[in-house]
Amino acid sequence: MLIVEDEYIIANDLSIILQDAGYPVIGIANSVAKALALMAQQEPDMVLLDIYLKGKETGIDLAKQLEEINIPFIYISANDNQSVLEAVKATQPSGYIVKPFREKDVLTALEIGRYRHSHSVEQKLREEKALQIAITNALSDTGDWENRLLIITQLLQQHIPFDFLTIRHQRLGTTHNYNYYRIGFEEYQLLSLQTIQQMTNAKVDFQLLPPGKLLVNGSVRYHQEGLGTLCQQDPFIQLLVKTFRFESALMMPFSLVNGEQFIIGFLSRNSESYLARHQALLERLEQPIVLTLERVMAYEEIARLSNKLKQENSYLQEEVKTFVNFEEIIGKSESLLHVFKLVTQVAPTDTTVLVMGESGTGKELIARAIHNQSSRKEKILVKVNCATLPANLIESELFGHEKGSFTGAFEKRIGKFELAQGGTIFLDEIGELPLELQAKLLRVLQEKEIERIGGKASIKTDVRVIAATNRNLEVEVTEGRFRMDLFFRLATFPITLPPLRERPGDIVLLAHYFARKLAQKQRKSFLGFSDMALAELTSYAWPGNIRELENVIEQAIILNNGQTPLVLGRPLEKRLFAPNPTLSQPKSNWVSERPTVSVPRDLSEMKQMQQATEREYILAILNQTNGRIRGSGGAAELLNLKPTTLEYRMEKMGIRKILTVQPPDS
Ligand SMILES: Nc1ncnc2c1ncn2[C@@H]1O[C@H](COP(=O)(O)OP(=O)(O)OP(=O)(O)O)[C@@H](O)[C@H]1O
Repeated sequence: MLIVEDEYIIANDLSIILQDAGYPVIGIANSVAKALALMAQQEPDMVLLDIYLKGKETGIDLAKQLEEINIPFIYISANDNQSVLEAVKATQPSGYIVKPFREKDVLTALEIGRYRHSHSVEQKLREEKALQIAITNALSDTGDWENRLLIITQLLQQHIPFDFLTIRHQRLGTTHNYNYYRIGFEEYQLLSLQTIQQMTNAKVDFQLLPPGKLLVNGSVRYHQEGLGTLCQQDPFIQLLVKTFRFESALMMPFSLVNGEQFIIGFLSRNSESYLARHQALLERLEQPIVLTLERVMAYEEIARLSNKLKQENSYLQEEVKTFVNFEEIIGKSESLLHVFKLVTQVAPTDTTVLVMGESGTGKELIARAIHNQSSRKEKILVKVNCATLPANLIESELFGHEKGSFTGAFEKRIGKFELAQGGTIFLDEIGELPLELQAKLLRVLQEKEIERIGGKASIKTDVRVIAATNRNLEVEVTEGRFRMDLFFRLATFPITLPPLRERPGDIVLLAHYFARKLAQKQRKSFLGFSDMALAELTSYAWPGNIRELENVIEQAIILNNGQTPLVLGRPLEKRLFAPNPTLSQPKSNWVSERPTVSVPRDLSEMKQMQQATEREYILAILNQTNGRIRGSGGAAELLNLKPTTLEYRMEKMGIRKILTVQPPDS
């Protein structure tokens, strides 16, 4: 027992009464200061307390401190002034003994006080345990964080007073912020950062800083100057304090082993809201809360990773052909070698690259070569085709969405930018991106941050961007279909792929490369091209470029029996330039009486031209089969026609034999 009483005789009487009854007395203090000094040496189980003492401080001042550290006390006083009694009541004493007292009065008050205190301690422990269970349950819930934290806000209000609760979750450089403004007894308004910005008329973007030095080691209470210091350190808290006129705060960090941190801030308009017992309660809750958060975050991380893996897997199934080296990019023309040089220069940097060129010129191949020669090659290369996605889905495809962010968003989905984290994103057909999304993409490129649709916070990205287009983006810009700022941003390093017709030397190389590759795939031998086929290949304009060439060769391989040189499976329809004179003309013993037509001027001429190429084609096949029409390996079989039909067509086209070689079946 500690006796705090400035009248020595009374104090001595009390001491004797207590000791006789078996209560050890640790000391007698005649002022608050002395009482605190004695308590620093030995903590009493209970304090008997007079109201007016030596010095300025009263028993009521000491009572407030005792209440904070949870030491029960009983007043002993003759003072019956109403306002003093009110103040006494507010300190929640365990009893009150009126002077002058009898021994019996003291002992009875002590008995009752001790009982009440131990009972209230037990009650408090029970309540605290229930609070802890309710908080950990709410945290483990599967709902979104706003709702989970709202439940926690309601639970905490019963134990720690506040007018505003702000929770900051810091993770991998991004910060999520949840703000609950108390508007009724059990009513809270969830305020987004934007709403706070509007409410406060904040001109500049306020920052959500990581906790200052003050918060590194556990909870801190702030009143008056302390609150001022906190405000200097933390512009967001400062904004709240100024706007809502808060006078005190209690902040507590919950630090997880993985480096994540949740900081909870209680703010109150009352200047003395936060007592040591509030702080102590938070500290006791720290361990169970941190353990629960670690478990919950680990589960969320696993769910996120498995979702990412699932998306990556299905993506990789579509996109198995990632590995591209220059050896697989065929061509020796000057213009292609220049492209290789540019690729080698830009690949090791993180620069955004814009690959331009007609359709089928190999833009994707070049994008892959850049990725594979960069330091990101071990990471994923994600392709997005901006032309094949419906406009309303591109945003979600690129940036992802939160569950319920729009009709049909049943599940949270990460976007391709997030999927490409650490790697490269290839934005094919960028010219098709709707204007509205061009602005969003520009922001992402500039700020290196994305925001999921319906998401509350931005996510830092580390993604290299390679874009490709077969449109002339400069024309698109002048005609208002493409943003100039985005164009300049993308075209930091432009690479233009030459069309195939501008590098005729590569046609033969590519044709052989594809023929060998495709013949091997179909387990056929490849005996080279017929002269006619080569002439056709090199004199054609290839509007579909390498993709078209690959298709033409594939058809030819399918039709070829593996025992004769390759002829083309179908006539090449449009000749935009004259046959290559360096290649020898087909040696023919079959001739056509009609001249071939090269460029159509109208529909009838087009028809004529088609007939002409068909005729050439039949001639080529006939030369290849040495004039044989019927039987296995004959021209009719190669052309997939009945021999009689072929003969009829030949007659109509004026194809006739001029040499004496007699084909066996004709
Ligand atoms: N130099 C090359 N060597 C070998 N194969 C090539 C070369 N260039 C392109 N290809 C092949 O040609 C096809 C078309 O190439 P790719 O898809 O890269 O063209 P693209 O310019 O991206 O076309 P689009 O604009 O239509 O998307 C692919 O099968 C690719 O492997």
